[in-house]
Amino acid sequence: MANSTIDAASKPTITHIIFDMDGLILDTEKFYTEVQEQILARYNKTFDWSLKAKMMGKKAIEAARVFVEETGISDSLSAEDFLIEREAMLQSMFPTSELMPGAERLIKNLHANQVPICVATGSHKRHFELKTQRHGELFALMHHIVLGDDPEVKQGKPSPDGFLAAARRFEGGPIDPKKCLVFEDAPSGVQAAKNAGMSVVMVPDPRLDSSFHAVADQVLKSLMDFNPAEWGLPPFDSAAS
Ligand SMILES: O=P(O)(O)OC[C@H](O)CO
Ligand SMILES: [Mg+2]
Repeated sequence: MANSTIDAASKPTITHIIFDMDGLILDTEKFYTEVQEQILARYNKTFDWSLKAKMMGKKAIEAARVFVEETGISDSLSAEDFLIEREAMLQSMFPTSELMPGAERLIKNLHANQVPICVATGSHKRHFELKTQRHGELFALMHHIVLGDDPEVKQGKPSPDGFLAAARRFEGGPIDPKKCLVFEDAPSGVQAAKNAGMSVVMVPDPRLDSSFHAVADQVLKSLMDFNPAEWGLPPFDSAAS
């Protein structure tokens, strides 16, 4: 059940943390939204958050298929051509990516307290590099990074592939999924974490329908609201700063 606070006694012991990237560490979902709004406007259609919810977190080609099919434009624009067009617009936006509130504080605190952390994103390598250009120091704190085009990620979220690959690659892995806590913003990502047998804190965009909150173990408005003690994790302290 999704709660803003959590009963510490009812939770598994968490030893490892897996972060989603887009919309969770980085404020990049807005770029996809903006570009998709522009493309749909050409067809006199509106991009809304029910469609956004179906696309976010997925691998690029999987999200592209959803986009052209759900909007009924697949006869005019193929998923492949949509991606080519979207790509040209996103290229210049990604290097300006900014951190989501609370992401840096949480990542630095976990790292400073020797809690193993990693990233599992639907983003492929080229996009990952553009998005993280200004944030190399923070991402260097990750033990490893699983990308959407990783050979072990056969299917994108909600498949558990990315999160299970992430659990395998920690020191001493594979780590028991029950000991892993995932941070996610997207419905597909939250479902992927549950499909992997992991606990998940959801930090959704406020425009996302609240019916998507139910699958998560905890729902927060911002990473700033995360209380590590509720998950048996080290409190925010001087070690991080
Ligand atoms: O949210 P992520 O990091 O899995 O990325 C997924 C896509 O690249 C954007 O929705
Ligand atoms: Mg995301």
